Amino acid sequence: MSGPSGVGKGTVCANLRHRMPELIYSVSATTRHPRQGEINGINYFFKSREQFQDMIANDALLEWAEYVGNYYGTPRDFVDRTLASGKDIILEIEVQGALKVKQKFPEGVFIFLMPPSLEELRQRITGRGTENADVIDHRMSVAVEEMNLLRHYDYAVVNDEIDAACHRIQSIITAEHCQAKRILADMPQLPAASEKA
Ligand SMILES: Nc1nc2c(ncn2[C@@H]2O[C@H](COP(=O)(O)OP(=O)(O)O)[C@@H](O)[C@H]2O)c(=O)[nH]1
Ligand SMILES: Nc1ncnc2c1ncn2[C@@H]1O[C@H](COP(=O)(O)OP(=O)(O)O)[C@@H](O)[C@H]1O
Repeated sequence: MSGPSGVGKGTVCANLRHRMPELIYSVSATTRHPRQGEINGINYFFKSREQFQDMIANDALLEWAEYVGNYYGTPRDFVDRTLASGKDIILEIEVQGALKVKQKFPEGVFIFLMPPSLEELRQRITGRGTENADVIDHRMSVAVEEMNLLRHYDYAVVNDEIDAACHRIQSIITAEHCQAKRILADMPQLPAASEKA
């Protein structure tokens, strides 16, 4: 899942945790400083630039990107282990990273969370009170670039109202699980049997 800063990704994911407790969430590494209330290992793994560069050098990241002056990346091991256990994992990452994940996992489901308007987006980032005015301006200009990449995503969900947006995402995930090709992929014998019939 991607979406501009302040659109409500964190809020939506927190709500989805209650609706779909079976989903697993990837915890990213970042060089950004923790916001008030953020906990290392829960919200992010907070790293120095040197530590982050070591993770890159050790190929410990599935993808990484620089966003508004900081590095963000997805630890590879946790994603691999979760997928190997047959569970679904949500990555809440920005667009450059999502495009890299799409190259590696084209079967992934790519959802872009949209704001109802740019004015509302600015109000949400400002209202959150976690970034200064310069950073908000920078994030708003990146937001427009991010929305220009919407065509690479499978779904666009407008976060007008939290419950409605979460319901749409839940419907997308449920529908994806019901895709015949996914069900057939888990039943390798079935296509051959039906072809003979
Ligand atoms: N590529 C990439 N982006 C990430 C990762 N983790 C978080 N991000 C993105 O980095 C951007 C900034 O995140 P953050 O500083 O927490 O700000 P927020 O989106 O306003 O809460 C957001 O678009 C996140 O989705 C990651 O592991 N990889
Ligand atoms: N649907 C919504 N309507 C109104 N405010 C929202 C909505 N979704 C999120 N918010 C608020 O917008 C701000 C940014 O949300 P947040 O989840 O931190 O965004 P993100 O993780 O995308 O940066 C928060 O103050 C949050 O309470």
